Amino acid sequence: MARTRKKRKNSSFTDERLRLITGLLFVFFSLFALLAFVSYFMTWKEDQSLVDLSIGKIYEQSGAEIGNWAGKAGLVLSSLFIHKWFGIASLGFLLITFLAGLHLWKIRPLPFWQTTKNTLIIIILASAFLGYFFGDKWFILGGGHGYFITQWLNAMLGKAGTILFLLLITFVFVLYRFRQLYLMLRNKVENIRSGHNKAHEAQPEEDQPDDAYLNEPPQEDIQSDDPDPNDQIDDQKKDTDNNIDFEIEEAQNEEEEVYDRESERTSAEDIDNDANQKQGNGFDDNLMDINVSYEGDDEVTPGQQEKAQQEDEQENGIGMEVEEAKDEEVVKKSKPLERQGKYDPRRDLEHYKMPTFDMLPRIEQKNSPQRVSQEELEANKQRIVETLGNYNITIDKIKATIGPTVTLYEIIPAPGVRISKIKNLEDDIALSLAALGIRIIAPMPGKGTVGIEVPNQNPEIVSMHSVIASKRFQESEMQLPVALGKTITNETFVMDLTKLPHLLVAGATGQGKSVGLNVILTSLLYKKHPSELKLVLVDPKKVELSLYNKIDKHFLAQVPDAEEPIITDTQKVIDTLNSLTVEMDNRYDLLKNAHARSLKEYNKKFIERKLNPENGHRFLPYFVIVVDEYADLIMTAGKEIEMPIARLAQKARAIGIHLIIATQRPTTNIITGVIKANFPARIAFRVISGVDSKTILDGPGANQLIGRGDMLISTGAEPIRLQCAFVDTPELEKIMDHISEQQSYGQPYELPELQHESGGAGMADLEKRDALFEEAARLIVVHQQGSTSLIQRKFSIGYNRAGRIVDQLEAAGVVGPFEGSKARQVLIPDEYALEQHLSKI
Ligand SMILES: Nc1ncnc2c1ncn2[C@@H]1O[C@H](COP(=O)(O)OP(=O)(O)OP(=O)(O)O)[C@@H](O)[C@H]1O
Repeated sequence: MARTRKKRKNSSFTDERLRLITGLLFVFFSLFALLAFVSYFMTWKEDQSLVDLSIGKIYEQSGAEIGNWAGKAGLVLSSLFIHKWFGIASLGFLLITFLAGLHLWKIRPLPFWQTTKNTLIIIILASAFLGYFFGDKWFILGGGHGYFITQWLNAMLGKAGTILFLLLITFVFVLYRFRQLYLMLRNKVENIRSGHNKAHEAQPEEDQPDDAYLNEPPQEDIQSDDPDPNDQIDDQKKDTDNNIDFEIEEAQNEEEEVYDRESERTSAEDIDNDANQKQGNGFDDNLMDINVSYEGDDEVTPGQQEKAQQEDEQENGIGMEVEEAKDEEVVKKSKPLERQGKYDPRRDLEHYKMPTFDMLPRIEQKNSPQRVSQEELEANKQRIVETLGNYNITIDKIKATIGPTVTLYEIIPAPGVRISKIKNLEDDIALSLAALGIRIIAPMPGKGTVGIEVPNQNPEIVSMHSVIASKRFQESEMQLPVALGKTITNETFVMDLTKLPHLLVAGATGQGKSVGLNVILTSLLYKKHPSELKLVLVDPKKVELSLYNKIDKHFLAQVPDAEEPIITDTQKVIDTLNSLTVEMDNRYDLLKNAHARSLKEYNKKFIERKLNPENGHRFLPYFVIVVDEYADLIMTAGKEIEMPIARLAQKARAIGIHLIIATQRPTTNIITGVIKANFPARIAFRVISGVDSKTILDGPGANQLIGRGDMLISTGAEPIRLQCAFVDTPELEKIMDHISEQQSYGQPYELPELQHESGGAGMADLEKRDALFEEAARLIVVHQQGSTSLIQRKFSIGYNRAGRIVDQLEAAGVVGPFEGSKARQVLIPDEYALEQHLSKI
């Protein structure tokens, strides 16, 4: 919760200046227009000849002949607002603009919207009244509106009818705006109906509460359009025939002023006596006064009341009325509780707008029959039949399905033909068709056929637009839907990242891996609100994902004090992955306490307000972690990277953390058994060798792809061939701009702070100094930079060893203590001082 508040504060920074400037403009306008209006009342006669001119004509004047203190602009403004529109009442507009200015500066002397509504109505009514009374003599008091509206009304209703109509409108407005007055009137009507009005009229002090109501300032909460708890009480009261309850409740709503006036009518002595009596009955003074006044009205017949009054004067009769006060408390208890709506995680950025389709270009597609010419289809068919014929394989039937980049020829071999025989002819068929990238699927899963995929001579690009705009994607109810591309049958392939639940992507350089990652991220950005998704992007190459820097304050997550939103430094990657494991453990605790089995279930409970934020519960966004060039990281940091990745992959599926790791080098030392075991879903773009294909897909195939986004996706069963959609940098930039220009959280989502598992300088044993200790000390002092990753890079050693050396350097007084993500302070100024220092230890 504290974090949310902090974010809000930051996010308002950029808006702050805009508000300040806009507010200033409003206030300036109000003061300028005030000057113009005031002077207009004095100078309008002087400017009379100009007033009737059009605005354009006024501007054509030289200016010397204009009497208005605010010049031409002032004259135009005043003649418009005062002369043409609402006369003197136009001053009300200035109140509104002035308040708007103050409102923007967060100075709220009056409730802005309420005052605006009231003022607008008053402007219209005042102009009409002034037009009615003074329209002929002093036109400018009511302005054009006042004059013409009353002229029209006069014609419609007659003069008397017009004034009655205006009074009626005013009365309705006042009743609507001043609820207390309405309540008072309703009381009156109720009283009249129940035949007690006579008694009211007999008591002159009855009028006093009325005045009190009228004098009351409008109460903001009472006037609001929201259902008012008091209204509901009133309605309940209306439903009941018991007028006693009703009266008691109304008395309670009144201001203390009413009580004071009530009490004025009895002498000080009376009050004292009353008080003594009441205290004896356990009631307070005010309550007693009200009861005396109202209950007398309702309960007692006029005759009885007169008698009661006499008795009152004689200081009697009071105990009965006090008892009635008990009813008041009963009504009070029935006050309904305010209902709280569902929690809406999108509310923080409620005006956030998703990227639109038009940010992605349409790529004109040829109609499917034209995609591959009849001649090409015929020729391929002939060659397949011939090649198989050469090996005495006869075919019963052949069917072609044209996809965006490949055509699938499904053949039904003649009875008795061994399918494995066809499979073995892959290379021969490729040779005879003089085409690369032929893949034989024998048998086709679920069908009694053999499939031969042959690349089209003119492959097509699958536009990102076409997959994003597809019904399948748009109507998908998946939690993290990804529209990856199109299948051979031209259907958009949509998968749910939460179901995979992690993804391994491999492909030789230049075969479409980066485009593939962008397609995945773009799909998510087209479906998710910033409150629902956080991305952790790791890009050791520093170029592939840098575009996403712009949306850091909307969608990215990082460890506290990270310098860059996209993580490029190995040490930072380790810190971030470890921090994510802490987040994972925290989330597990939250889920356990909430008795929820999945993130979806947990968030549902949170939205329904079944989980108390005071117990640490919060809405949990999905995390998608993308690691580009995983091999580079493993080469530099090995197990330090692999372990947290494996841990996350093993456990994080239930709590909404999903990993996508990509590599150019799908070798077994990079994609180890641990990783493979935890990444059941894999995507292969074209790889160089069958061995690489085997590493990534557990079988061949990826080495026979044709590149440029041609891919295989395996989610456990037989791999599916897809043409990955294509998204280019300019459109990605457009999307990033669209997102980054909107209101943000002010900072990236903060991952939990990491408790560094350093052994601590105290633990470092200087007797067992590392062989690189002295060299490392020199390096640190020369660079004046106490960083573990510097030692790691210079000496090509792992993080653990570098960390141990730094601990020893700390123990030796060369560097200062650990300072979170900042480099440690170097305590020795130069090499000479270092030599002296080392000789002493
Ligand atoms: N889905 C696709 N449709 C059409 N062309 C594509 C597709 N994917 C990639 N290409 C083409 O291939 C080129 C290289 O793609 P990409 O940059 O994704 O390769 P890569 O595998 O990430 O390479 P590296 O590992 O060297 O970064 C792109 O510039 C584009 O011309």
